[in-house]
Amino acid sequence: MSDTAGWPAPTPVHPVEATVRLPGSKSLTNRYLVLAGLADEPSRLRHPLRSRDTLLMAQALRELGAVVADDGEDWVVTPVPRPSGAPGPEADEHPVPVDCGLAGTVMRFLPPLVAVSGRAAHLFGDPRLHERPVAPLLQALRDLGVRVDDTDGGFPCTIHAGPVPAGGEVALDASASSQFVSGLLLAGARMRDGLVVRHVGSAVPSRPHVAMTVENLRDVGVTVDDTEDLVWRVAPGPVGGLDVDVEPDLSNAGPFLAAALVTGGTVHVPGWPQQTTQAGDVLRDVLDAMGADVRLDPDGLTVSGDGEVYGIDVDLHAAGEVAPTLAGLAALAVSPSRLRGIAHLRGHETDRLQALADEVGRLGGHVEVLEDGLRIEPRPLHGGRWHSYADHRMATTGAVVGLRVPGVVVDDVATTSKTIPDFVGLWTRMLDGR
Ligand SMILES: O=C(O)C1=C[C@@H](OP(=O)(O)O)[C@@H](O)[C@H](O)C1
Ligand SMILES: C=C(OP(=O)(O)O)C(=O)O
Repeated sequence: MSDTAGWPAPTPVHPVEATVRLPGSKSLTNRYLVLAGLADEPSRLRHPLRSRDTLLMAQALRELGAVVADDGEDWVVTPVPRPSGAPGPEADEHPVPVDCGLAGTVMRFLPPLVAVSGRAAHLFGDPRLHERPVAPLLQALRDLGVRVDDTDGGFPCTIHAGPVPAGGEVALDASASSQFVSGLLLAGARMRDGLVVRHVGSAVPSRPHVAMTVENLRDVGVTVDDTEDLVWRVAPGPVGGLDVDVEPDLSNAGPFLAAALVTGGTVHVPGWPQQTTQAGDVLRDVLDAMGADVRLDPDGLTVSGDGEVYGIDVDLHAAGEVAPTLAGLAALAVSPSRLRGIAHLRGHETDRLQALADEVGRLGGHVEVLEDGLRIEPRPLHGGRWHSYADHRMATTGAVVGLRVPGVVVDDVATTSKTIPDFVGLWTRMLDGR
């Protein structure tokens, strides 16, 4: 099937009964890569996610002088060489090019890493990346003494070579993205005085992702004090190497688990962690509220449905990643839904609120965009073209809707390569019961 023809989302006639082995977490893989790049010794990442976002992060580390070797199973990382003294003017002459694609993690984690590497880098990405918010992070780096040239407050930008920032305290507004905080914290231990990051502004979204950053820093021996709300204190000190198994990506489990509800079947995801900082773990509660039977056992998560999906009223400020899947599911429900706390999704891979309203609307559904989220009123849907907007989660949401609605054609399913390259293979095998 050519790209212009699109991908006809399958509408199964039987309930799904499948075990789905999901690839590793994007958020964990990219944090581990950054920490491995900053470490004092080599690291090994087992079961890393190999997708566009993580391959770009690996390539960015290489541009900065690290070695990221793929031995076919694991990634073995030799860190970015530490700067020896203040760089001379020649260090600024050839900034290394860093393609960030459409990856928020690369866009927001790399500038602080570059700043402590003593090197110069030119960071750029897809046209849409240049619209995604990053100004508060770049300003925080300037406040720490880093020279940054940006484009109207955003990307493309150049981080100039200079002495490693001394650190201290920096205040910024992270209400547009938790990744501003995570990016600064990840590099904080490399600053002479460590780093205190203080959030000022309305609420920080995706707080589990900040907790993940703190936990991963502690994993490599960095001391982080997060006892004061909205203030994170990273102590200066060594960064240990990693030998870690990357958990499966729980947010990417969403569409597959949704298939159990929509078709009245059962989907089992092996390796679902018993405890995790991944935001996608919220799916256990939300899918339960939408009518699923949800069981977490030592060997994984099992979700079953009876084909009837109930609407929900839920605040997803902490886990906006799962909102597109849930919006797709809500469009197939027997009662209306309200998804709250997700205004920041306007700055994601696309304006997800508008995109969901437009695509469900195109199939005859009704999704109202509100200031902080969506109101979804289920209506009978018909087939049609589903636009992906270069957004992996929009593409997979089209697949969820197609489970119930014949004739849904996802225009660019290949865009799932951002975080789940074999989405079509996994989806097809799930529907085949393999
Ligand atoms: O740090 C991370 O790994 C992420 C944080 C969140 O970003 P925002 O806080 O910008 O929503 C999340 O949506 C994104 O998919 C991954
Ligand atoms: C918002 C997302 O990604 P990013 O890391 O590019 O911000 C996402 O994966 O839903």
